[in-house]
Amino acid sequence: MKIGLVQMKVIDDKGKNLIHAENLLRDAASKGADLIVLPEMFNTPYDNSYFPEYAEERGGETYVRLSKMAKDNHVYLVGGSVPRREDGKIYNTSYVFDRKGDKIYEHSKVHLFDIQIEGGQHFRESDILSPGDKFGVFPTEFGIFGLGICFDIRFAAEFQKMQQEGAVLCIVPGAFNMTTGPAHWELTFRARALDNELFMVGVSPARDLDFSYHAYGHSIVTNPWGEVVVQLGFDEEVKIVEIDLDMVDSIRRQLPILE
Ligand SMILES: NC(=O)CCC(=O)C(=O)O
Repeated sequence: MKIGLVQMKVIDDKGKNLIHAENLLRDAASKGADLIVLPEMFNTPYDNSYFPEYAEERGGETYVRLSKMAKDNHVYLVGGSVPRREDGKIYNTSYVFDRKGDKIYEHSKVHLFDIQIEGGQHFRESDILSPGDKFGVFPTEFGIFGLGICFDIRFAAEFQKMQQEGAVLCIVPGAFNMTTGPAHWELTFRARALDNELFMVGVSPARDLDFSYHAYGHSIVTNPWGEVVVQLGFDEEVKIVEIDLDMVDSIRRQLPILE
């Protein structure tokens, strides 16, 4: 199975972000990607002040364009995440589409990113966003996959539940920062992969010093042995990664900690 990691630069223009995502996605699909993953908040700068203006209801322009991208390119698409408006609240939501462009799953970030690191990153998503209330998994032609968004990855029990529901791979669109990124990004992806003996896929926006929040980048794939299969740098890049999902059964047989 080939995964396309789209570590894109996000700017303060939704229309241009959508066109840019379409172009990068077409590039990944032309290189054989079966599943393409966009970053957290790929259609808006990652900053509370932008979320209300950029938020759309489910079925809005971004949703329709994502569905079309999946269908036109005949790929599974995890559409990063976007600010989603419902009943006067805003959620950080990721939509998943199959090769026909049908939505097969969605996840709204459960654990909102509220941190205050002394001398480092401060952020309070909960000033603007409301939390989702559940985690789950979805079937694909390759097996069962799980989904979380960024800060969700720090909650190990949620990923254990997805593994117990059959996940062989979990996807996490994310935007760590320059304080916690170097310290914890790779570590959490390797840890969740090793704990649960599955593949983890993380896709970040590229770093852009013109905005208030400096994403760490470093989109990553880790395997059931806890190794890094691939990790990008700070800059915009589309990377195709081939993985062998049989490794999940093989590692679980050799190291039967889940039984
Ligand atoms: N967007 C996020 O949830 C950021 C999470 C993060 O940086 C972390 O350290 O966790």
